[in-house]
Amino acid sequence: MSTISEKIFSRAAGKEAKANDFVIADIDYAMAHDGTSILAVRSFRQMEVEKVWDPSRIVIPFDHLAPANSDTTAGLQKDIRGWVRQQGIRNFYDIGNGICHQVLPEKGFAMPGKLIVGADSHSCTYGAFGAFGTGVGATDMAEIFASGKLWFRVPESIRITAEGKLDDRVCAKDLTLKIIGEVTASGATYKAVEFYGDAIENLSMAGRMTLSNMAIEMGAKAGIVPPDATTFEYLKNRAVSDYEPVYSDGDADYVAEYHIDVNSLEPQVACPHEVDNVCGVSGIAGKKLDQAFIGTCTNGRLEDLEAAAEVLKGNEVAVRTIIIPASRQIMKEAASKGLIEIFLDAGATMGTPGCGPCLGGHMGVIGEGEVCISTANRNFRGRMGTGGYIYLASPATVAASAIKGEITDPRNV
Ligand SMILES: CC(C)[C@H](C(=O)O)[C@@H](O)C(=O)O
Ligand code: SF4
Repeated sequence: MSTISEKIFSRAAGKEAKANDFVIADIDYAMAHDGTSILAVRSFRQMEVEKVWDPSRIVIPFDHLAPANSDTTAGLQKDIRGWVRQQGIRNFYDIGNGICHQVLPEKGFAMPGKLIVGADSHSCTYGAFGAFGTGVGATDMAEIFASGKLWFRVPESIRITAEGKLDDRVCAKDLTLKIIGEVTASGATYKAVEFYGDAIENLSMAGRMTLSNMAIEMGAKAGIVPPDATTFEYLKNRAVSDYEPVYSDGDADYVAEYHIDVNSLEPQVACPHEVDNVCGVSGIAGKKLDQAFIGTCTNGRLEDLEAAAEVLKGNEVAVRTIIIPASRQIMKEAASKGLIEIFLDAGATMGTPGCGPCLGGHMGVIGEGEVCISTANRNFRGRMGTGGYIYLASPATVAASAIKGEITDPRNV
């Protein structure tokens, strides 16, 4: 009797795989972005293998420092573009296409039952589609480039059930932060988390991606939502191959179980400098801000921009506010729905689809002692600039806080 992860690894390894088994698995899709492809390609070259195992299964989006922010970055990106051409990798998405974890699902690579590995820790986002999505280091990625295989210890699984109805202006991000606060930043280390309950089933694909995206912030190897009609609808005319949905057996083994009640959950905020330092917005409301940021692979999707626009419409921001759609496709949809006009009228600044200031590289780094409220997934010390303070919240909470210049409950604007 098996969990979703055990079933996916059994198929990918071509033999029965149980938790804690070591297996060598065939990778369905591999991703490296501008940040990590550089190291992966360097290691790949050292292996003296001429051609990658299957160029059609490798996806390379440029998103982290895109467009390039320096001579060095520009040179490294130029090198990768050349390598991509030489290897015949057609799934190359240059600057402005968007963030890897949005681009892969959008282009139909994230599918139920697949084993998808990215050289980026938030590759767990693909779990929203019932895939086993996980992050690896660049040298492991070089091994995948060469052989299409990688070793794993099959993770044990944790079962999280969330039930109830989210109030107005309480978002998937609030549910996610609530879960992380309960489980803690190390509570799911090397485990695969499976999400159940009506509060999860009622989430859109965007909401599920927010949730799975932050599984790594509990230490998890993967964060999987069982695929259902919502998943299949999203994948219609999009999935790049056939896929086989995978579900756990009723008596599968879980090493821990959590139950979360989301009825009357208030908007949540993760305070500096740990992602599990979570409180209700009422506990921190009034905290003065210098910057607000809406975007990232956690919350840069259309639904997030709509939630922000609903709050911002007809208002003006009181602090500098940066809004970056997670992909070109989302930016296009946001433009056609009039959201960009709402943002610009409110005094916000738009950036090129990509990671933006999320990891403190460019496009909105904060200064010493400055305070930013962000829809991202990490608030580690120094992440967005040395000596800065980051509060994590939902798009609605960030938008409301931007208007007031201080942390604000979005239900109060
Ligand atoms: C640059 C990359 C290796 C990193 C990650 O793996 O997560 C980044 O995306 C991040 O969010 O910190
Ligand atoms: S948006 Fe942030 S968290 Fe997501 S991949 Fe980019 S840097 Fe990492």
